[in-house]
Amino acid sequence: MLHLPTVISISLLLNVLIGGFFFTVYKYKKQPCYLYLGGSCMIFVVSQILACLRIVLDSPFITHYLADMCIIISPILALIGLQKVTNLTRNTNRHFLTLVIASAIVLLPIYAITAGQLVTSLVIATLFIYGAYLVYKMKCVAPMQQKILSGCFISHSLIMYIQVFMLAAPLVSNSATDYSLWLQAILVSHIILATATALVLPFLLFVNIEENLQRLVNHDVLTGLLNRRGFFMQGEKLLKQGVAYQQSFSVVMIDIDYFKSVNDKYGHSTGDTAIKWIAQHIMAQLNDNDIAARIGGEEFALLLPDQSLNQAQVTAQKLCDAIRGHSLRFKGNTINLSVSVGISSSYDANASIKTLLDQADKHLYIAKAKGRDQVVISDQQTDHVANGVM
Ligand SMILES: Nc1nc2c(ncn2[C@@H]2O[C@H](COP(=O)(O)OP(=O)(O)OP(=O)(O)O)[C@@H](O)[C@H]2O)c(=O)[nH]1
Repeated sequence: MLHLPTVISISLLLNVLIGGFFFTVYKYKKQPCYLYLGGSCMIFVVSQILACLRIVLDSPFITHYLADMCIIISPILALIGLQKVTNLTRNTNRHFLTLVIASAIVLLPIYAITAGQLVTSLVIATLFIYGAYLVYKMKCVAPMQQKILSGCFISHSLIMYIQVFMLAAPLVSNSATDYSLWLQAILVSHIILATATALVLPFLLFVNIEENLQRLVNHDVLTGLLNRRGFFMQGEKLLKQGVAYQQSFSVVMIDIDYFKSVNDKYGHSTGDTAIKWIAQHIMAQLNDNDIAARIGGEEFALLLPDQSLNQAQVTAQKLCDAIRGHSLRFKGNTINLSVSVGISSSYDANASIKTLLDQADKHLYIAKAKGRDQVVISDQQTDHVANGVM
């Protein structure tokens, strides 16, 4: 059996450090989730200290009632923090407050007897199940840590339900089984699991924040497609893989025709909607491995791995036809749009995204000059032989 005072001391120290860390992050980021998570750690520390005072203080109101209330409030604060992180908009704060008040009232007459501990265990076991659900709902890039955290919540909940059973057994039957050793083991597990949860949580949060930042840096906010930077990053990666498998590659550049007049006639917000509408049409034409980006105001680029120039031309033509064949209906207006497309293709190991994009842009320029709403795949048929790009 682990030495209880040592377990408690380590747990107190770790929770103070993690709580302090969350408070410091809150000071700089001003996001309430950190305040709740830090508060949860600190309240857990207070609950442990109050419970430990039982050895020296004969005041069950402080050492049992207040300790139990802190044990209930600590996971509630963690869950509110988690809800804010997972952006679950459901307003459960009122339910949590009701739970705290109900627990405070129910515990008042029974805190000094076993029933008080039983009620406390029952409440936090149920809260941990909700915690496991929140972690499961989290969109997370660290699946192993996510599983560990759910595991902590689920095992914590199970242990608390076992405790409920052991505490209830002597009350409802005449069984004389002595569970005191088991209950001590449960107490140790409770402290270890609460501390493990507090340790894994910051890691999970910061990996997610890092991922979200990466997403913001590489994606266009309006359409959700990659931005120019993201296109170059993912494009170069795909290009290298394709070269290894001797695939051909096509790069497609798309520009909305006469877009300035859409803005001028219908306003900028309608223009934004038109850009999103075009992005949806583009997405509808893509295969799993293709990538699409908004690389300029009304300019898009696609990278079609394993598509020859002619295959890419068919894809692009379908896109042109789809856009021409539908109308955007927005704020009572019916807007007809079209796009011009330039394509380049490569089978050359030395080709880069930039070379392909420049070539596609040249073809796009020709498509515009030839009257728009069309696909152009080459300028002079001879220019591809020299550099492997056409
Ligand atoms: N609504 C909106 N407009 C944008 C955005 N980015 C760029 N634009 C507008 O897109 C228009 C691009 O116009 P131009 O480059 O002159 O080209 P165009 O009118 O589309 O004509 P062609 O390309 O020659 O067919 C400009 O009026 C920009 O203000 C955006 O994010 N939202």
